[in-house]
Amino acid sequence: MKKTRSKFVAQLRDVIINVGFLYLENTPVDKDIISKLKAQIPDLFALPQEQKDNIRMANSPHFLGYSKLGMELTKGAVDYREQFDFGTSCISSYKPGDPEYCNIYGPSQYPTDQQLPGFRTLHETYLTQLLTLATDFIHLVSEAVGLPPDALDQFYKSDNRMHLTKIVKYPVQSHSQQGVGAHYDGAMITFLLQASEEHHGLQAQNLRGEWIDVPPKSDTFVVNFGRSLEFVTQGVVRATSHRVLAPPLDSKTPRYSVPFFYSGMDLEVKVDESVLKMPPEILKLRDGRGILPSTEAINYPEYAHDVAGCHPDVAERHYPELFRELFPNGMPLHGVAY
Ligand SMILES: O=C(O)CCC(=O)C(=O)O
Ligand SMILES: [Fe+2]
Repeated sequence: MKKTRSKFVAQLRDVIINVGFLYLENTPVDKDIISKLKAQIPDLFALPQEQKDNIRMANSPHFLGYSKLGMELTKGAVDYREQFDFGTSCISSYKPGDPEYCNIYGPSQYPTDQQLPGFRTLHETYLTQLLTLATDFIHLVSEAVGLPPDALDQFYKSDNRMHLTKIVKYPVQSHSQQGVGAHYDGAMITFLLQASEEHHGLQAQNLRGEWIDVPPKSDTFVVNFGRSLEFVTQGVVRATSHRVLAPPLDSKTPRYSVPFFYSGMDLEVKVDESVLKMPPEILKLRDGRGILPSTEAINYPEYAHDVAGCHPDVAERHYPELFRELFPNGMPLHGVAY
């Protein structure tokens, strides 16, 4: 067991230093839960529009809920995807007078059990298992970059935190090739379930800047590294630039995916002030790569600005000052009246 672990950690170090993303297989996540979730996703999107609108993201100061097609921007261009954002189970600790960022964690909006029997319980079970996977995996990442296994736990201490997940549908459409544009995830790490086996479309940039197809492989997660991890490890771990191409016009089905973002850091953590002391031999490996080519992903603004900029309708309703700062000319066209 010890030998397997150290072999795995060595492989992980090689991936971090030389590649930039990976597939993870043989995880303890229950395969039966994954199959049931995959089977129910089309029913989630097939709910009557009115039921989806009842839980729309604009209701939620926590940026959780349903977004219809074309409501989200990456790099200023519209992403052609429909999605539900859910958090791990959480209550809001925000009180009037607290800084606005304290309102970012809170309860999710789910369809009722009459509307979609069993879905909420199934999805929450899935999230609990993903959280365990992510927590264990982040310890291995720490070891891989020469830190004690618990080095990153200092960012995840408080009881009331929320990790984010999405369930996404990329419909077949002819407007644009952009499913979601090139971007980094802001969190530490992302575990992506590609929920329709037949669909290619996910691509990631390796550390040489080449776009690599990342097709679905059964019983695996794609692991992307996030911008926060890049900051705190002094760039030893490079955030993974990735994008999704919309399903081609001759596809018979949409593409579905379920990213789980290990995003729930303590609210008072300031990532750019939380740089970790990295071992010299690891910094040497980082520097040995030379200057990495820049990626096509958008630059990383402060996290709250990031989500508010992606979801102007939520910002306008719940964060009016931030909205005026981000959109001085008012609501961008795609985000109107929803
Ligand atoms: O749908 C996918 O495969 C990737 C989604 C993604 O990158 C994101 O939502 O951040
Ligand atoms: Fe992403």
